[in-house]
Amino acid sequence: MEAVLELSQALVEHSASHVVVIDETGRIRYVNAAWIRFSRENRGPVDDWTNQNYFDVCQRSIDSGDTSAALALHGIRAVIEGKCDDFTLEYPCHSPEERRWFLLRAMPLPEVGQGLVALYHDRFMSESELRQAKERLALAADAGQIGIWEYDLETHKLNWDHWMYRIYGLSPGVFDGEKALWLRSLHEDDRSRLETDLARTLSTHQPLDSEFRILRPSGEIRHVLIKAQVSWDRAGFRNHLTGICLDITDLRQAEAQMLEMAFQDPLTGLPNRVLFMDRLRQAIKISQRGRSYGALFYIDLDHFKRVNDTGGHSAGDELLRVIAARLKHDMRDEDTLCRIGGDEFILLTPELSPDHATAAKQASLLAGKINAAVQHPITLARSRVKISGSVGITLIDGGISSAETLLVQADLAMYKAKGKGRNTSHFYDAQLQAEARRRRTLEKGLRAALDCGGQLQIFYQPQVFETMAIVGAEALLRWQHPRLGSIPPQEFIPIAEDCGLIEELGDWVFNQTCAQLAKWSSEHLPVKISVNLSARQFHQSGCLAKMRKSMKTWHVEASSLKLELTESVLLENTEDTLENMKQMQLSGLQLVLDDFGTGYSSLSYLKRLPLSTFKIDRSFVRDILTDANDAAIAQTIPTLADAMGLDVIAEGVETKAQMEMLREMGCHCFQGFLFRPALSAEDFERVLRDPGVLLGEGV
Ligand SMILES: Nc1nc2c(ncn2[C@@H]2O[C@@H]3COP(=O)(O)O[C@H]4[C@@H](O)[C@H](n5cnc6c(=O)[nH]c(N)nc65)O[C@@H]4COP(=O)(O)O[C@H]3[C@H]2O)c(=O)[nH]1
Repeated sequence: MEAVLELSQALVEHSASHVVVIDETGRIRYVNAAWIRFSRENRGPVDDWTNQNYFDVCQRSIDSGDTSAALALHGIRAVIEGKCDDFTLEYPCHSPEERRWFLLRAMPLPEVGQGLVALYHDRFMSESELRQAKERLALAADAGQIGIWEYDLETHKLNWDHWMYRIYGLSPGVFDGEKALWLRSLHEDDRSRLETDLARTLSTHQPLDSEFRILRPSGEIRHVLIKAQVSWDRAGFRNHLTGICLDITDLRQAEAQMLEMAFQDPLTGLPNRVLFMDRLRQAIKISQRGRSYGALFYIDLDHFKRVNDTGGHSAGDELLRVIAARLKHDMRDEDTLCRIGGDEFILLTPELSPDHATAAKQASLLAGKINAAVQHPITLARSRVKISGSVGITLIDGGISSAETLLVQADLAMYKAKGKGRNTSHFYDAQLQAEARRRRTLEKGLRAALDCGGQLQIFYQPQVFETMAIVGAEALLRWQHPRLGSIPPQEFIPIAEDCGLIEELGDWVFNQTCAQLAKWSSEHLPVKISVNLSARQFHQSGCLAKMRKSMKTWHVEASSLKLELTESVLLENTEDTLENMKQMQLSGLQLVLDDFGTGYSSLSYLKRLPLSTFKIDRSFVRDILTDANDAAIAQTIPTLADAMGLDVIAEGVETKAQMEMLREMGCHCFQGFLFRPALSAEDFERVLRDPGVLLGEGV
């Protein structure tokens, strides 16, 4: 108890309030430190306050004309006489420098002593301080364009400052503070929400924080934010709702713009991947509820790179915009189209038939429409182009709940469509997943094969003249996978191209071939070897430099090597390609156009290429005896080669009859199973050492 008393004494002593305790005669019994400090500053030093009488102090002030002192004296006496429980008074106590206000509270202290009364004097803000604070507030509100308002809970009238009028686009003459008029200026969709917010604040006295739209008299819509709280009078009755109002239209517009940008492809204006995936997830939910099937289409433009290469990126962009517009034109409102990557689009049609077969038919029809829309010629600023698309389709049946998985399925199906020869569509099936798994295994295996050696080997397929003399061989890569066995190059070369391993693989083949040539040369077995060069390898920077390095390392003459290029290599970056080929030719390497007749190179372009040989593709040779078209094409190649001063060789020759026919057409060099398949280096070496075996067997 004593400790508590000591604590309360200490608190009073060090309080910022000026405290005086008097008895019923007005004699001062106690003053705290704040009172002594204050009276010293204002009344000069008084040695012993406890010998003073507070009533006398008041009387002296009354005598000098201080009316508040009279009120104070009256009130304090009333408390001492028990006429009231306590007494408060606001009174001025002005110094020459400033005007100050104090609050006097007189309270009896029966628990301390009979007739004792405590007088607390607390300072208010000075008027100049008050004015300054008001000015500061007004300045800050002005700078922040903050409207300040007050709603009188008794009269239901609003009191606005000038910023409120500006925000609402009204003038004081038009708006007189009527609540009904104010409510009418709110956007009708937001009105009831705001009224609910207001009612909640008035019933709970929680601060109001509400955002809504207003309609200016000009018809302009603005977004505003209001914050307010209930204020109370001295008697404890709430009297006002006082708050601020901010025009946040610019902020909301910027946010909307950012949101749009975040969900939109800037080139085509289509939704981007983020938005698309969201819609796809919704479509999955719909099909999970068993309502209907949906379909996802993955559309990849075929050879789009050529448009960029020949017409520049602006032509590519223009084409993408046209394709986007065309695809969009054929869509229903509930469909979503998105550009997911450079030349890749995805289309979602969420509500097809609830019957699987019908939904598949609908999706197939739609894919046909997509192919047709893409295929239609496009007029660009400087050219007219024709492009096609490969479309992968997967049905959304609710069984798969991951949007990402569905996207992978459609992507796999799209790759299949490309493999089928492009400009077509393909449905996803489980087999594709197995193929994709195998692809991944092979990709991993190929990396390992390149790293550890032993699995890759080069075979050589003899190339013969009509006299059966061996004129060379084609180097063909073989891969013995440790678990999966022999993997055909048609399977692993495209994988190597896709995963970026082809360059390393090609460099390895070229270097190994040089090593083999060096060995045969040292054993006096001269031969010319053709090495296949994939498009990616051909276009990689430093390709020729690496080949030169290998030739130098193994002391191999460039004249003992030929490079086989496919027409597809030549169609990309035509000017760079030409320059590349010229450099290769200058190095002494001969260039062979492989698979001739399968591409679309124009004759005028072919004429410019530094080629040494045309190779007739085995697809023409296969049916040369039965298909008049193939025979006609095959026939033109030796004629063309002759006119251009080039050599010609036919590949895939399997029968004597084919060879005879080719010979009649003017082709005198052959490669094919009729002579030998691709042989291991040792077997080919045996053939080289004893060419008679070719004559002896088969031919
Ligand atoms: N049906 C039939 N086929 C015959 C006949 N004669 C030869 N062939 C096959 O035809 C392909 C000729 O090679 P290609 O057109 O350059 O086609 C090659 C080539 O494009 C690619 N390839 C093979 N090795 C390499 C390489 O080291 N680098 C690159 N970039 N591609 C390679 O893989 C393709 C396939 O190679 P292979 O499976 O070895 O298949 C070889 C060969 O075995 C025949 O009489 N009948």
